[in-house]
Parts: sequence; structure tokens; C-alpha cells
Amino acid sequence: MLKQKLILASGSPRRLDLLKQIGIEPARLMPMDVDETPKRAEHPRSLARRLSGEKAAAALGAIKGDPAWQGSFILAADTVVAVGRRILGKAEFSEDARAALHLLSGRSHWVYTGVCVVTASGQYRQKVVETKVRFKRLSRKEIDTYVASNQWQGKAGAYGIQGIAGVFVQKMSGSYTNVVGLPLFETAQMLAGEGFDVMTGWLDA
Ligand SMILES: Cc1cn([C@H]2C[C@H](O)[C@@H](COP(=O)(O)OP(=O)(O)OP(=O)(O)O)O2)c(=O)[nH]c1=O
Repeated sequence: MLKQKLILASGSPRRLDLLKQIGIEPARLMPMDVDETPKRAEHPRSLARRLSGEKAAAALGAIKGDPAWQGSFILAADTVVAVGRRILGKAEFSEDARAALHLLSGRSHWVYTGVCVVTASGQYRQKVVETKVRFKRLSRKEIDTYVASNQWQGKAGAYGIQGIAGVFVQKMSGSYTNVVGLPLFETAQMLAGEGFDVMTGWLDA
């Protein structure tokens, strides 16, 4: 048995918190700056898969040749919010956030999180998890208050279910942690499938 090193290829504080919640303390955090622009007619699910893979590949490239990190696991994820096939990226300005919230109001949308694990032997494992979320109809006042809270900043779809926007959610089908940025059940399954004991951080070698 070896103590396993996990590199989290992410700068998302949510992803780190979720991992810590299940007892995984990454040995290293490597936020990877990849271009998140969707390709023409790219499905949101494909985008989440592609970007999580690109983040993991970028981290693998960055540690290549560094013996200290050889044989580490790499974990990356990407969360995409979409109304139908329309992708709602991270809002840059409050006006973008307002427009996104208008679109989400009184409707269902999908949240896709792509998870990519690179195993100690350099194999890629990928999965996309989907959650359907229905927002209640939002009043102008609710949208104004939410936009003023700035909780939309840096979040796909311009909201964070773990904050005030939790009260907008009338119904949800699927994984909650998937919406926050890392589906814990599926991530633990992927790691366990590669011999990474999620409960102890030890690797069956
Ligand atoms: C929908 C939703 C998204 N989010 C967050 C999770 C992610 O941090 C972010 C989606 O953007 P991502 O591009 O997936 O991640 P990131 O840029 O924050 O971090 P990194 O690429 O370094 O891993 O939105 C919430 O925190 N709550 C929510 O309800």
C-alpha cells in the first residue's frame, strides 16, 4: 500500500471544499488556465467533457519531467450550465448575470460536470454527470438583490446553489454536489475504480 498523491487541477474553492468533505486532501493545487470558449454547435455535455480533459492534460504536461510528481493522480472538472443547448458561461458583468437569471427564471436547466481522472500510470478516465434544476419564477426584486450580492461571480450560469440562490431551486433531479462543481459519488467511484481508497487516501498497489 502506498500513500497516494492527488493533484487537483483546479482553482475552484468549491471543488477543494468538496474533496476535503470526503477526507481527500490534495497534495497539490494546480489551477489550469484553458480557453473555455465552446466550439461551434458544441453540446454542453461535450464541452464539459472536453474542458475537464484539457485541464487534466495541461496539469499532466506541467508535471512531466518532475520526478517528485511522477505517479500522482490528477483530478480535473468542468461545470457547464445550459438551457437546452444554450450554454450560460460565467457572467463577467452584472448585466450578463441579470440576463442569465432572467433566462433561468421559471424554467428547468441542466448542469453538466465533466470529471477527468488521470491515473498513476497515465490513463485517462472521464465521466460527465448531469443534474436537472428547476428555478422558481424570479421577481425583478429577487434578481436585483441576487445580482447585488455578487454571489454569481466566477460561477457557471451566474448562480451558486450553495448560497442564496439555493432558495430559487424549486426542484432538482440528480446530484447536488455536481451542481456545486464536483459530483462526489461519481468522483469517489472513479477513484475507487483505480484503487484509490477515498476514505483513507491509500492506493492499492
Ligand atoms: C452552477 C454552479 C456553479 N458553481 C461553480 C463551480 C465552478 O467553480 C464554477 C464553474 O466553472 P469551471 O470552469 O467549471 O471551474 P472554475 O473556473 O471555477 O475552476 P477550475 O477551472 O480551476 O477548476 O462554477 C458553483 O459554485 N455553484 C453552482 O451552483
